[in-house]
Amino acid sequence: MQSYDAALERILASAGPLETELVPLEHARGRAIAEEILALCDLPPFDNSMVDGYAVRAASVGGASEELGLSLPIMMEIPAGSWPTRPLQAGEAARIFTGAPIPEGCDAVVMVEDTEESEDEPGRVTLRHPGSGSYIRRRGSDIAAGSVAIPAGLTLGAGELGLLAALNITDVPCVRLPRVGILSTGDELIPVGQATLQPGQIRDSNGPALVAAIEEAGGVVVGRTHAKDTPEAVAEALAQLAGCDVLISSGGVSVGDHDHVKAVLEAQGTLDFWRIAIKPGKPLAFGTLGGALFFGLPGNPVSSLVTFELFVRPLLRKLAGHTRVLRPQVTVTLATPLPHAPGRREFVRASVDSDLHATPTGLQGSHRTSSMVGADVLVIAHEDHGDYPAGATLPALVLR
Ligand SMILES: Nc1nc2c(c(=O)[nH]1)N[C@H]1C(S)=C(S)[C@@H](COP(=O)(O)OP(=O)(O)OC[C@H]3O[C@@H](n4cnc5c(N)ncnc54)[C@H](O)[C@@H]3O)O[C@H]1N2
Ligand code: MOO
Repeated sequence: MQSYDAALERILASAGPLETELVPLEHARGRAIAEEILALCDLPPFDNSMVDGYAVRAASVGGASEELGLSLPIMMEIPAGSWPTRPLQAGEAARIFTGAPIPEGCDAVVMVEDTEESEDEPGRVTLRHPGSGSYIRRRGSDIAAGSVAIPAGLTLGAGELGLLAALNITDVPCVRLPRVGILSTGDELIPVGQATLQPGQIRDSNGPALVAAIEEAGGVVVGRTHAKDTPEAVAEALAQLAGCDVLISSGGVSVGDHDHVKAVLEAQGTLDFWRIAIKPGKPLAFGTLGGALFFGLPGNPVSSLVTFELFVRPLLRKLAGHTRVLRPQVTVTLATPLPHAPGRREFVRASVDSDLHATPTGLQGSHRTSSMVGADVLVIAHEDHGDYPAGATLPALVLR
């Protein structure tokens, strides 16, 4: 049986990022950038004003004070989007607006709040506080041409997309998204919305839950199917999913007479390992099948989703090129006692408040789909530890 750490390490070592493709900027949110992006131009592209006010030469207004004021002629107006028609001479002012280019010869901008225009002196401005700063944003002070704008592997969010847009990068080199196939195994399973259940039957809830989990992780579900509990049916269904980067089955991976996933994997692909010392999700099988990485997730609904979180999601993130593949880990304080039997590392579904007080989402049986509802974190109870009292501090993986 693998430890959690060893299993995760082996899974993550099994593959690297997929190929690069160009993605239109408007579709690149959430994608991982495939290569370092260098700025091809300075940002901002020209010296410009930080405020609405008056462009001056600092030396011309150096002697002005609150009491005296200094009156200068307004020689031009420079709105954003225009270009100054001429240089600014000593003893002149130009009306300027935030983002507008600084005229040649200007080395300071005085905020409009520190100036006064009088009807008695049309075309002139009195500057009262010229020493309060130059208010000039220099060309390249955001990012200089040739420097790294975005490092490879970063996940593109609004901020990164804004910078790419500022650099006029319309097609973004991103890592291709992993193509994923899902197989639900079990004679008892009926797809949601179809047929009335006969005695002994249940709905296939793992299928839709895994679709959502894969999409949230950044994978693309390209096929989903179901197989009865025979080796032939399992093999045939997996063959239908050929061409995927990752195959995920649920159920049929334990030791029952009707569990065939592991045997099919051993016969037709490779089984890297089976079983991890965790709860829920012990009987997970990992290997390869027909060029795809293969996860045989346990059938119990909680076990399949928790093992997806712990092992499949990080691999999908790695395939998709993200540098950060693991969920952030925080320390939570138990709001209630947590029963835990030593032996396996347990991942306890819990909600948290804003102070990170964690309350388990009820009984933790791996059949209890309801225990996934409202789960913000997976609290990690250590394999060498027994029950935890309320107030104990434990590590937890942040799910949302
Ligand atoms: N003798 C032993 N029995 C079991 C062991 C064991 O070590 N020795 N391990 C238990 C643990 S832990 C788990 S987890 C399960 C995993 O079993 P399988 O992966 O073989 O899953 P199934 O037996 O096919 O199903 C388990 C359970 O989950 C339900 N199920 C399956 N697929 C779905 C689905 N798509 N949607 C909703 N529910 C599903 C299925 O009906 C079963 O109730 O094995 C234990 N047994
Ligand atoms: O390890 Mo199982 O996943 O407890 O139900």
